[in-house]
Amino acid sequence: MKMSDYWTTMASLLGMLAFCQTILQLVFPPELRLAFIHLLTRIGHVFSSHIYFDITEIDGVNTNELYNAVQLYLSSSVTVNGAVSSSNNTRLSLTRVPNSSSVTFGLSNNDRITDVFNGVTVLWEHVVVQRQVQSFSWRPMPEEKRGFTLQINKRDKTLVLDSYLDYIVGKSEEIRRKNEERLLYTNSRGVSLDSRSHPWDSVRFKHPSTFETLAMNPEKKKQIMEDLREFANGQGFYQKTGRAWKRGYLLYGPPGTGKSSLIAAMANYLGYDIYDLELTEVQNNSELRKLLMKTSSKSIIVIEDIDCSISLTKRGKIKQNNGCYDPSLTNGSGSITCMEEPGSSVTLSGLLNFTDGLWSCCGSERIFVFTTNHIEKLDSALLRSGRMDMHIHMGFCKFPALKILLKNYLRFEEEDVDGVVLKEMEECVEEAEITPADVSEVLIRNRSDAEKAVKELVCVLKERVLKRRKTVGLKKKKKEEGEEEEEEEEEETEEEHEKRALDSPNRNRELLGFEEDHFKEEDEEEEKEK
Ligand SMILES: Nc1ncnc2c1ncn2[C@@H]1O[C@H](COP(=O)(O)OP(=O)(O)OP(=O)(O)O)[C@@H](O)[C@H]1O
Ligand SMILES: [Mg+2]
Repeated sequence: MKMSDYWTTMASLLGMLAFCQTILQLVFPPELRLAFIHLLTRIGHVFSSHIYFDITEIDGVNTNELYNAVQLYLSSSVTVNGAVSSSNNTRLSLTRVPNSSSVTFGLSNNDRITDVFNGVTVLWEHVVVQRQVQSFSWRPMPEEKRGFTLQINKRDKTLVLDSYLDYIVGKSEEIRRKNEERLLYTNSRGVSLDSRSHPWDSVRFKHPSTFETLAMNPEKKKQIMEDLREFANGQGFYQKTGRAWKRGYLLYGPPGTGKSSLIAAMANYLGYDIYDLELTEVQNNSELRKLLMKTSSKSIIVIEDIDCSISLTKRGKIKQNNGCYDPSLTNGSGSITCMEEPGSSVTLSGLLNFTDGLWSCCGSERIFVFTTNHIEKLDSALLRSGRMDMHIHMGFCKFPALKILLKNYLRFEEEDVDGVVLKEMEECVEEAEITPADVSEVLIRNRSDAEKAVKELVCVLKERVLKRRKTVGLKKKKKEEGEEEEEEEEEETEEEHEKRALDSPNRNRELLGFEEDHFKEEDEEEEKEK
């Protein structure tokens, strides 16, 4: 057919359509016109190779969960940028819901978007029509009738019904968790703990720390992230192996090395709420148990500075008359490893029951995180394998972590820093034994002048190295002179050896590098100060 003939035919067809429409408008009332259009559409569907699914916003009188799921799924930025390719002229509306941490996209009225799932292309249309005025209704209905129409090829029907819709529901839940602001709960003394009241106070939790901004060994970071992801996706595994769906992490290291930042990053990564348990505010073990019962699943229960919270640190014979004997506190050889002081409000056994006992399984998908600056002070009952699944050492800043901080604060990539300066930093950062918090402080102070920030950082690192060398030299000298302090130090070291022997079976610590040297030196310094 010639091009001119084609255009002539098209023009006459359009003319006919316009004529029919005018006749329809003149002759038939609107209701009849709508019915006629529906009929035409249905006839079209019979001969079409496609199949259509309508997902309306309101199903009868109930809200259709699937509509919300589809809306959320299609609105995620990931979907818009990746899996879903919108046609060029698709108009997206942007929304930011109160309390939400991100902007969401939405399909404008009667616009379309395509999605690809397992190699199958589907078409989504957002259909919005005015609702006809109702004379009476028990429940006020929205003025607009909204819904999504899913158009798929007839041959892909099984795939879509079997897995695509489930996939959308799962994905939308993930997006919802990510977008929603998380909550930070804390407990306070004297709050009523009856069955109806909530003993936790909550505030909105908006901590900016993420695994991306966290300065730590990238390998270690990857391991932690994988462990968390496996945990969150591990419902089947935990059920199959008969284990409670919970996991424990012990974070230890000097102040300012990012323990709290890591907890925030964990919560942001998984989209979990945080329960910051203040143990000193809990009056007894039964109150502790009640607090646990009032936590929700998908949450991280944190006890910071566990060594300072309750008397967990003393070893020796248990006082039979103080009523806190617990067989679980015996070590492998049967001897008692913990003594709890009379009058202490929450006991070690109470805490162990909290994390490990039958009560710990009410609710699921929960992570326990304990932090301490002094792992050597903790009782072995808390450290033994299986109790805290992963022991994570947050140590002084090393070169890979330093590079992350330079990127965070100065937007510096490795190639932006002068090669010689970078080498200087690499050489002295470990010996300087500087915490990420101290590095951050220098960088924040000079953040308006990146060059100056780097120069000052190098100066600080060098100063610290000199200071440390001096201290180590002094120590050596004193050792050679055989002072009294040496004996005390040796005693301490023996105790640490004993501790290490107890700790050695833990595989995770080996995996993550159980670097106690810092603590040893810290303690030696403390001892000297005394
Ligand atoms: N590993 C890190 N990565 C990024 N920032 C860090 C890191 N460690 C510390 N910081 C910075 O230092 C500040 C203090 O860190 P954080 O509170 O996480 O340390 P901490 O180990 O919990 O200390 P403490 O033992 O005193 O509770 C944080 O606000 C953060 O800006
Ligand atoms: Mg902290």
